[in-house]
Amino acid sequence: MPAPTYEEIRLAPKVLLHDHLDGGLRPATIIELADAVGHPLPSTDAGELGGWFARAADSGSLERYLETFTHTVAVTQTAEALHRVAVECALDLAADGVVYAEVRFAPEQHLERDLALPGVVEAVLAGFAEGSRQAAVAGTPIRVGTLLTAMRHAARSMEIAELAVRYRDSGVVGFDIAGAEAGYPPTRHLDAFEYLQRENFHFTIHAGEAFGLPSIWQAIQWCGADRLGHGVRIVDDIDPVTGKLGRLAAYVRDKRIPLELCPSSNVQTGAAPSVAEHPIGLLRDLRFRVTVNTDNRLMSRTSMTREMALLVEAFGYGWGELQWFTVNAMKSAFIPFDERLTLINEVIKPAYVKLLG
Ligand SMILES: O=c1[nH]cnc2c1ncn2[C@@H]1O[C@H](CO)[C@@H](O)[C@H]1O
Ligand SMILES: [Zn+2]
Repeated sequence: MPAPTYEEIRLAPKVLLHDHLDGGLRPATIIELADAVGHPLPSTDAGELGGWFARAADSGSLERYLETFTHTVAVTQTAEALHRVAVECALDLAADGVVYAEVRFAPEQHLERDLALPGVVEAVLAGFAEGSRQAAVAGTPIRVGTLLTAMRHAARSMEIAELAVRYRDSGVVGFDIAGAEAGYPPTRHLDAFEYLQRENFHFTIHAGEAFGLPSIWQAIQWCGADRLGHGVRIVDDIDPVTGKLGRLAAYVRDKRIPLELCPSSNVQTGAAPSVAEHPIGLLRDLRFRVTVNTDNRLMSRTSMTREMALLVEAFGYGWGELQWFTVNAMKSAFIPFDERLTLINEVIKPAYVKLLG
């Protein structure tokens, strides 16, 4: 069977669990929003600005990669701006063939002007709802769930966890912590995770990206994470020659803990040398619960289609593997089980049956 083409992959239903709202702005929108608030940018040409983000993020270090967010955060400090970027996010994902997405952002980073936390969340939720409505009209239906992120170097995680629970019936489906990993272990936020567990709520933790096994171990065994944001460094617990799993890797695989892998992002931050050498190949062969994600579409100049196309090129994957990634992601979503099943049985499987011929 011929390899899936870029356009065929774009049309196939895809599921995205790890995408940052403030890492996916359209360059043209950043320019307009920056102009309105007088924020200086490295370029006011959309093409050049897109190139600048990709080059600046291509730094080999997570800390420097994260510096590029200064601009996207600076221009999203009003309800109007947040609403607009959320609408555009839903539309861009839908046009890329994403049928279900969980998009995350950190409300505490949008309080520089006159917004308070509830206003930030409400603007984004309304934007996703409006974007999803427009996408359905355009014939590309998408469902978007929101994850609220707390910044791991800050001290607002409990407040953000409470905020997430408060909006759980309005579109917030989970919680996350993000930001520089080295020096900021997940256990700093243990009270927030324990609170969320008592509330029967879902959360993922960025772990095993810029820091290794201790971070993953804490995220799972101390904090009780449902999924791992990246988690790519779990390979440090796998013998490269024999493929034998250490105790932590075995636990992650046995418990079917989803890995939110983000190939292009990992290459930019130095977590993987190249897409072809990305541990996703090994982790898939060993049948970990692998999912494919974009992380930051702006900084990586990428999309779900492009991430999958890169994997097709690097590992020779066909529709069977792409379906497996997609179903893995849908099974691992934070929406209720019956709703996940409906998307798998009514949207994903029928499309892949045709693609698999
Ligand atoms: O790959 C990543 N690792 C850790 N933190 C990240 C990554 N991508 C984005 N952010 C951080 O998450 C915040 C909320 O969306 C962003 O502002 C950025 O600082
Ligand atoms: Zn991330």
